[in-house]
Parts: sequence; C-alpha cells; structure tokens
Amino acid sequence: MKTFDSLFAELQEKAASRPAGSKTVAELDAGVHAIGKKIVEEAAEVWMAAEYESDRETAEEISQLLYHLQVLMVAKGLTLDDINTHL
Ligand SMILES: N=c1c2ncn([C@@H]3O[C@H](COP(=O)(O)OP(=O)(O)OP(=O)(O)O)[C@@H](O)[C@H]3O)c2ncn1[C@@H]1O[C@H](COP(=O)(O)O)[C@@H](O)[C@H]1O
Repeated sequence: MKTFDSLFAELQEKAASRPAGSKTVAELDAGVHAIGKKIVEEAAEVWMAAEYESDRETAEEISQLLYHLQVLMVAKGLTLDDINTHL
C-alpha cells in the first residue's frame, strides 16, 4: 500500500522526469497560486465530508488534501524532513 512517504518520493520523481500525462506535472506547471487554491478547495471538501458524508468518503478527501499538500511541498522544494522537524 502507498504511504505518505512513498507518495512523496513518487511525486519528486515525477517532477524530475516529467512523464507525459502526469497530473502532478500539470499541477506543478500551474504554479503555487493554483496549487494553493486546490488545497483550500480540498480542505473544504474534507470539512464537508467529515460533517455530512461517510468515513470512507472523508478518508478519500483527506487523501486528496494530503496529495495536494505534497505537490505544494515539491513546488517549493521542501522535503519531508523540513516538515517532520516541526511535528
Ligand atoms: N494521489 C493522487 C491524487 N489525489 C488527488 N489527485 C488529483 O486531484 C484531483 C481530484 O480532485 P477533485 O476531487 O476536486 O476532482 P476534480 O475537481 O474533478 O479534479 P480536477 O478537475 O481538479 O482535476 C484528481 O483529478 C487528481 O488530479 C491526485 N493525483 C494523483 N495522485 C497520485 O499521485 C501519483 C502521481 O500521479 P500522476 O502525476 O498523475 O502520474 C500517483 O500515485 C497518483 O495515484
């Protein structure tokens, strides 16, 4: 099963190799402003799912929020250690 760390490694590799059809590459090319908007949108979807939808749907929305946060980390050149040091 994919984990937070393994997904991050995959996204870093996608950013470096830039394969055709990658949503991550498209999002990185859209820039930090667009990624930030996506994070806010996904955060709202997490909130709404937690209040009104099932646990499975909430978990799915959380996974999408984590994905978009990781894309922002890659866009900014942040590493997992940069984040982990603040946990
Ligand atoms: N985990 C994810 C993931 N989670 C969310 N998303 C993106 O988030 C979108 C879902 O957002 P929404 O639910 O808001 O759907 P939407 O608004 O209709 O989507 P958009 O119109 O915004 O594209 C999807 O379309 C994906 O673009 C993800 N895109 C990719 N991954 C994983 O990232 C890795 C690299 O993916 P690629 O870069 O596409 O190869 C792979 O392991 C993928 O499984």
